[in-house]
Amino acid sequence: MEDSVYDLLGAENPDGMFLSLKDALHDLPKVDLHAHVNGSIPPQVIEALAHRNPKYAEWTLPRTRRSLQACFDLFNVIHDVIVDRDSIYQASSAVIDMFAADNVRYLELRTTPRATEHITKKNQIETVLRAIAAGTSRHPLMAIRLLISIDRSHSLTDAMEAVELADQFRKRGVVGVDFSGNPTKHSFTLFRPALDLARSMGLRTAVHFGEVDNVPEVDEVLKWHPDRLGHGCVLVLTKTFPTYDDHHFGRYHRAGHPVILCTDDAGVFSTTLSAELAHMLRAFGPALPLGNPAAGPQRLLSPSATLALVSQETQALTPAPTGGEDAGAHPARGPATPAATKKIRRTRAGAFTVSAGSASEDGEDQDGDGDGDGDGDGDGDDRSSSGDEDQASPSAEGGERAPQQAGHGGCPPADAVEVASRPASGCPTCGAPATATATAAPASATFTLRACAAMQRQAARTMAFDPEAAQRVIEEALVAWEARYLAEGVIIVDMGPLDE
Ligand SMILES: CNc1ncnc2c1ncn2[C@@H]1O[C@H](COP(=O)(O)O)[C@@H](O)[C@H]1O
Repeated sequence: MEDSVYDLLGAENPDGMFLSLKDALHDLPKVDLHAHVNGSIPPQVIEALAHRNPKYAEWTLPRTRRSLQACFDLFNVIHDVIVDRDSIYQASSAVIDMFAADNVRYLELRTTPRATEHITKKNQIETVLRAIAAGTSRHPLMAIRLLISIDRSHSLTDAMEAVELADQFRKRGVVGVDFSGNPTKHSFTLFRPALDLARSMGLRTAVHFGEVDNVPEVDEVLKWHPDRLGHGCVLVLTKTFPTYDDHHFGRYHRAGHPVILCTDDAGVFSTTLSAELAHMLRAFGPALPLGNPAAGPQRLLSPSATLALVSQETQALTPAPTGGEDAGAHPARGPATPAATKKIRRTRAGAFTVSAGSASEDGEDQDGDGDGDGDGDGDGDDRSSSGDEDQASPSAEGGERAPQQAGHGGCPPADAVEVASRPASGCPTCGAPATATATAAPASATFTLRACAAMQRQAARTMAFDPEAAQRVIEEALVAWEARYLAEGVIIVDMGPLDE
């Protein structure tokens, strides 16, 4: 450790414990909802598997920054070497072990059915599911589910087959379908019949969108109202991210959309979820006690974070469609909800605080806790309605003052999904008129370890496609983690980057 704790904190050693940020993030029980199997294979494993093929005898996975197109070129190599039951099983098992080692407790993997000269698409999915079953036995604290991917560079027929496979393997842990692939190929429109079919079967839908600037498609996807959205980079017009400050994660979080940071392709990007959370804390976190004062908010992206940070899964951003078939009233999701508009939240000291600069105009995140749960206590649970948590208070980290909500009879706030779909004003529970006022604050966000935990909890409750399993594996572990890392007197010392 280069700097002493006292230098970093500028304070005398209090009676508390000293723990490292690295340990805190590693120990945090985590949720990853967006991980492509073949993109998540650890580099050394994919290299070993590639070296079996004479064509790739010398091949190594590049560990540097790369463009989106370069990523897709890499997938071609990976697909060239993961071709039979053995390589699929080994690769999938290594992916699961990697997430387990990073303490990811609820994992939604996704993979595209692919036939090779050795196997059928069905064989391939069965093999991944076998690896998942064995992985769950090796890691009993984990729950792993699978989405079947529709690759937009393939055909509608392939997409229909993918949906059928998803339906066929539902009893073995398939929970939905994913729409992914090279975003410059084909259109969302072409694949809508397959996605409509998936929805009509009660499968959940996660859609990649907004990875490239294609506004009509973004509009179409939002109108279709998938259960979850991945990436969404162009929605906030950043497109590329020269600095973390420009990253759309902060924007979504400030706006209070349920959002979770995921790895996407941990192998291809040589990263882990803990490392991504560390990047996020450094980018959006307070200077002390979590951040390294030397690493200011304008710190450039590190190579390993180049594209990994674009991977996030967020709840659908727009109102559900109204009326007719499109209302989304299918067996799995039930009737469509009314249009989303204003959110009313609370905060308490130490919670994630969000400035109101854009909050009132966006009509969002007025609790300022950034946990997206609407209660402002930063825990993501929305269950607590105790008086002190209702009081806005200056943030422990940033000194920003978060907006206040006037109480009205102690109605418990709705959870994130309901919050996002409540009517224009008023308490979602009792209908009392909204009386929240946002105080002006600088347009910056503070992201704390508390908010990291809140994000996992919220995702398990409201974004996971098997929320029951997600909560089962995460809830108790999160409480224990919070007791250890968020207790009074515990000081987290940032000892530098986790991954460099
Ligand atoms: C970088 N962001 C991304 N955007 C879009 N699609 C992506 C992706 N990352 C991965 N995939 C999709 O996942 C496949 C690899 O895993 P599976 O063979 O399915 O397990 C890629 O071929 C691509 O279709």
